[in-house]
Amino acid sequence: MGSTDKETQVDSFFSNKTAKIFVAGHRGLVGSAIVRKLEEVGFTNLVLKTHQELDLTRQTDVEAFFALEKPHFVILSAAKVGGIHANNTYPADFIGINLQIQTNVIDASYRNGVKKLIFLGSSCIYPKFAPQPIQEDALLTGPLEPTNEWYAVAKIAGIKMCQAYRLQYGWDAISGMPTNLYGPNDNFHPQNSHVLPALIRRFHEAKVSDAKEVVVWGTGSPLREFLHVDDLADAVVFLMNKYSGLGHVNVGSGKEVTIKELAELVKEVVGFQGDLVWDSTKPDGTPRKLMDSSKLANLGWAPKISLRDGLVDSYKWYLENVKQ
Ligand SMILES: NC(=O)C1=CN([C@@H]2O[C@H](COP(=O)(O)OP(=O)(O)OC[C@H]3O[C@@H](n4cnc5c(N)ncnc54)[C@H](OP(=O)(O)O)[C@@H]3O)[C@@H](O)[C@H]2O)C=CC1
Ligand SMILES: C[C@H]1O[C@H](OP(=O)(O)OP(=O)(O)OC[C@H]2O[C@@H](n3cnc4c(=O)[nH]c(N)nc43)[C@H](O)[C@@H]2O)[C@@H](O)[C@@H](O)C1=O
Repeated sequence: MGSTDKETQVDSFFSNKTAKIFVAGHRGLVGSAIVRKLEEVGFTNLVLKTHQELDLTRQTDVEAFFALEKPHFVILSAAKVGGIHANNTYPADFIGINLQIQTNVIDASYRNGVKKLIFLGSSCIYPKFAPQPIQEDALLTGPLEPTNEWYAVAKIAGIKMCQAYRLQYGWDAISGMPTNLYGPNDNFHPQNSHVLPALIRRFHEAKVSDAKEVVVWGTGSPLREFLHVDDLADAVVFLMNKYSGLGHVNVGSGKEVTIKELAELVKEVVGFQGDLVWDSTKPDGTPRKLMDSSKLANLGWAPKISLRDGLVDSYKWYLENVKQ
């Protein structure tokens, strides 16, 4: 093994709280949680650009931004993101936009002297029928889940690009693979969001309109692992400080529920009294994707927020920020 493929622990990230950090996608679910976390631990020099101010798909604009700002660290949480329906409906956007954003940001970061970058992928990078819980080395061992293969291929390319730059240039680019996330600043779109925010909205709207039933997609049997985004942000900052290695790192809660159990829990938290109806014309997606996050646990990190507490927090955020 050469020096570039060793997994080492470093502590340089926390040593200078005035270091300039570019958080790409800072208004999204993940980016906003990372900004909260960085501010909480005392970082004072964050560079933040809205999509309108800097379109990360535009290579020349990204290069000009990095040449001007010269950030020390980059947290790449900008991406084209959506749930099962959006992934299945807009395959060109999910592969094209994500390849463009990540290629531009990773390459410009390296060329402009960024000390360290973290790229965020997703648990959907793994084969549809990967052995459970899914270890990092299951990557590229089998066919992907068709509903999100375009997004997954882009994310796999992002991991490989970080690895290639580490191998060729000795550059410190790492990758974290979060499981399904939720929390403040989530996307509550009725069709294009992920299941948890979609159900919060649907159950809430059914409650206020006194509807008799709520339609939930698929069969209810798929299993999913959920992590509150504040836990994810904590893990990202932890990895920036503690981890430097070639291999990507799973970031999960280690707890899974069926979609039926999730729907019952959302129903209870929202306080909807009616029935659930299953729309089996909608895709289930991957039957199960529980990640093995022991690599991260062995580095010393653990999640703190339970699904019930996180759900209560998300519903509160929805009531205060989204509902009309
Ligand atoms: N949500 C989840 O369950 C999971 C998310 N992840 C990963 O976490 C990361 C962040 O996801 P999440 O926070 O949920 O996504 P969001 O959609 O909430 O946020 C994405 C952010 O990226 C910005 N963005 C998108 N396109 C561009 C662009 N062309 N130029 C500049 N900014 C852009 C968006 O700005 P705007 O809205 O203005 O377009 C937004 O601020 C992604 O890499 C995703 O793959 C991984 C696993 C699960
Ligand atoms: C994070 C991850 O997110 C996506 O994968 P997914 O885990 O399948 O995400 P999902 O949250 O959209 O669905 C989870 C399950 O829930 C069911 N389901 C029920 N009712 C609704 C519903 O109303 N909306 C949605 N979206 N799903 C519903 C749905 O049928 C499925 O069985 C990837 O595309 C990929 O982008 C990715 O990385």
